[in-house]
Amino acid sequence: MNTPAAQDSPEAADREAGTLLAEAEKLYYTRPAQTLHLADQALALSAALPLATLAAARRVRGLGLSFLGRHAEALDELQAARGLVPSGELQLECQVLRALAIACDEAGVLDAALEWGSRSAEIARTLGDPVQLAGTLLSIGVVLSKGGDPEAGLVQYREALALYERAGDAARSVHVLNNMGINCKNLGRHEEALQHLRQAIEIDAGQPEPAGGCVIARLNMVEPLLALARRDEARAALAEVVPRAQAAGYPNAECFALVLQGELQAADGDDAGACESLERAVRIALERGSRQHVARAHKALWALHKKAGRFEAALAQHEAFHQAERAQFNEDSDRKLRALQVQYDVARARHDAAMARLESARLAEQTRTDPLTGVANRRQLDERLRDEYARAARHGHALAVAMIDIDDFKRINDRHGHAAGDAVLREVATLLRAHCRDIDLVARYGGEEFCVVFVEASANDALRACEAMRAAVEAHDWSAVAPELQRVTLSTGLAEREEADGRQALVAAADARLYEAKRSGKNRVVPGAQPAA
Ligand SMILES: Nc1nc2c(ncn2[C@@H]2O[C@H](COP(=O)(O)OP(=O)(O)OP(=O)(O)O)[C@@H](O)[C@H]2O)c(=O)[nH]1
Repeated sequence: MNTPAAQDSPEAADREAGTLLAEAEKLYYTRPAQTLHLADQALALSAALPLATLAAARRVRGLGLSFLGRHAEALDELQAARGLVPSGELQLECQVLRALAIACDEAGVLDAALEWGSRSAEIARTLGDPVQLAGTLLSIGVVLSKGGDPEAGLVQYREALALYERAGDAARSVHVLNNMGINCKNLGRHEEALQHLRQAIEIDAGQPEPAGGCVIARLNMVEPLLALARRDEARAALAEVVPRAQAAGYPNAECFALVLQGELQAADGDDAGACESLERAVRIALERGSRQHVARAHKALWALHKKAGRFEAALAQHEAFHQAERAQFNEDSDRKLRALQVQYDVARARHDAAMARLESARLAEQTRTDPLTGVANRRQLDERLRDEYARAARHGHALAVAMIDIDDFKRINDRHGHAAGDAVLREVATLLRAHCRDIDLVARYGGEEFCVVFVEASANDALRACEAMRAAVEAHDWSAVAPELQRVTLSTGLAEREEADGRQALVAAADARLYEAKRSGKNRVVPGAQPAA
């Protein structure tokens, strides 16, 4: 719906679209449906939005679709955005490529995510835009880590961190440091992991409004601390994490913290406390739909019950552990299947689009060619002649037109049959084409009449070509068309641009000379007024 501002002027619509898109961009991660709605609103503001704004709107729309889980649509939308980016708008191109990387990552198509991410990073480097580059490197790092290469992920994170630090972006620095800590933990480099996570906590604490970053950092410190046998510190970190995760509303973090707490209590010999923590973890996981750590909780509970001789409870936990593992496995395979489905959908959409393009090219061709002979039809002739005439008049170029008619064609039809007549038309069209240049146009004018437009050709050149056509048709062996058909001849009238006022007059002049050629005995070319010798 057009707002009053948008109706005022295209500039006002563009400005308003910019405001809506800036708002939409902030929400794609948390409220993708709202992002989609705002992008649609921006697109509806005016039919005359600049290309760059259209590209930006479709980019944001694609991100919204991606986080709504509509992966194939998202990738299509982002490809469309890419096609709309005006050349030279590198900043926008960089953003669209990064959005493609993010959407591919969401869809689980990690290799494509890496490809788009690298291309986006390349442009960001050319632009010398540190924040844009850092964002792209962070996305690449996440993809590499997810793809099972935490070491390569770390390389990207390090560069992103340096850029964010230089730009003074504390919130994003905390985010990168957390990711670095997790990667080091997964690589077994516990000291290094603790160093990154501590730094994240420090930066976060220095913020006017500390975010949840420290919860994640503290939580991720526990395992490295345990691995380094620093139990007291692990215990202290956990004691802080559980209430903070609860307060921040991070069920995954709370659940994981309780699992770690349970394991720690079990190792300390506090079996009752351990059971309590682990059961709480399972409850939260079930209540809040956060299943990530539930199998680990059941496993620890199973061991505790078995140790205490509560075999029935141990059996139940054992069963629950396997169920949770199966669910996780199914979820993973579902995700992989979905990624394959997305890849298939995207490939099919591309194939369909290519087929549609081919079909429309075929239809366009069909409306421009004569189906019997394959040469141009009247419509194409009219268009080409209009363009060539205007061009020749503008530049003072020569242009000639020949009207060509098959002599006594009615008799050919009558004696040899309509099919033979058709074959003669096809053969004549082929011979005409063979005796002119690619830039000239041979068209079927109607019935047994053809028209040839000789582009940038003098009257003499055109006359030579028409003579060659006439001679070729006369000398042609027609026995393959009809055994009794001995001879086919052409009558031709020729006119050049300079003697006619307008393209219709040019065709009329050639037609008048064709009539003259017929009257004066056929099988001849009647040239323009006075061709040079
Ligand atoms: N086989 C076939 N015949 C066609 C086609 N289009 C037109 N004709 C025939 O072409 C013939 C043209 O005959 P006329 O106009 O009398 O001309 P003509 O016999 O060539 O005589 P001149 O022009 O004086 O040499 C007619 O019999 C039409 O039916 C076509 O697509 N296929």
